[in-house]
Amino acid sequence: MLKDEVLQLVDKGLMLPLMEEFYTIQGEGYHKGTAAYFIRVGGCDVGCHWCDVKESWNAGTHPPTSIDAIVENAAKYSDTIVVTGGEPLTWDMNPLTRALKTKNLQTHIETSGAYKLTGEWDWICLSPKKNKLPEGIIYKKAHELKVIVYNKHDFIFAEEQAAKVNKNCILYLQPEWSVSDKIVPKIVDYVMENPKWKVSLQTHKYLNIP
Ligand SMILES: C[S@@+](CC[C@H](N)C(=O)[O-])C[C@H]1O[C@@H](n2cnc3c(N)ncnc32)[C@H](O)[C@@H]1O
Ligand SMILES: Nc1nc2[nH]cc(C(=O)O)c2c(=O)[nH]1
Ligand code: SF4
Ligand SMILES: [Mg+2]
Repeated sequence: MLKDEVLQLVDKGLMLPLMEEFYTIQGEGYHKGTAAYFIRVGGCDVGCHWCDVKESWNAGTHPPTSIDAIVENAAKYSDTIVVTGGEPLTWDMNPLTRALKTKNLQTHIETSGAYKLTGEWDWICLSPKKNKLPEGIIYKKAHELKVIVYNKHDFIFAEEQAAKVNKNCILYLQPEWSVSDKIVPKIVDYVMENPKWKVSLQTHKYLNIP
């Protein structure tokens, strides 16, 4: 296919820069412990300094892949599909989720909410970032809010974000991995004092799975 043609298809969300896909156990948040197929889409310019998948940022390093091929493959592994990245909302997620829904698959997204919400989602995990705050409707639609705690100020940020989500949204504090030893005791104290919050750990990293 010609380069321009590919770019147009990516622009329409009919092709996506696919970094990796894998069948694993959802490690984080409400669905932790549940088997799911992960689709990791490249491209993110939010720039979290502690991001654990910086290799995903440059969309140009990941092959544009047709969503039909992605969906055909995903359906073989699981009925729960987690779309992550990179920042999946960099792209139009409507075609991908429509195709997943045609196969009766459950669609979950991991997103910072930094860009316009597209796609049809059964579960939205919103993990807002200070450097590019979510806008608009996603606060009303999120099923879980997962704030990464790197330092003490992140508790204040977490409360600001919790004030914006819908009343059914489940609230999680997740330690930033590299400072876990130091920050976990602070999160534990905070959750005991503010029990509307729950702890989320990156359990896949303890299980040594993707
Ligand atoms: C890599 S991001 C991709 C999806 C989207 N860009 C986002 O940030 O929500 C997937 C999840 O991992 C979290 N995460 C990334 N780096 C982390 C780290 N070093 N420690 C803990 N959680 C991290 C993000 O906040 C997000 O909830
Ligand atoms: N097992 C597993 N669970 C996850 N939950 C969210 C992840 C992500 O990177 O979006 C992730 C991941 O990379 N692996
Ligand atoms: S928004 Fe997500 S993918 Fe992008 S830098 Fe932050 S954690 Fe990494
Ligand atoms: Mg991850």
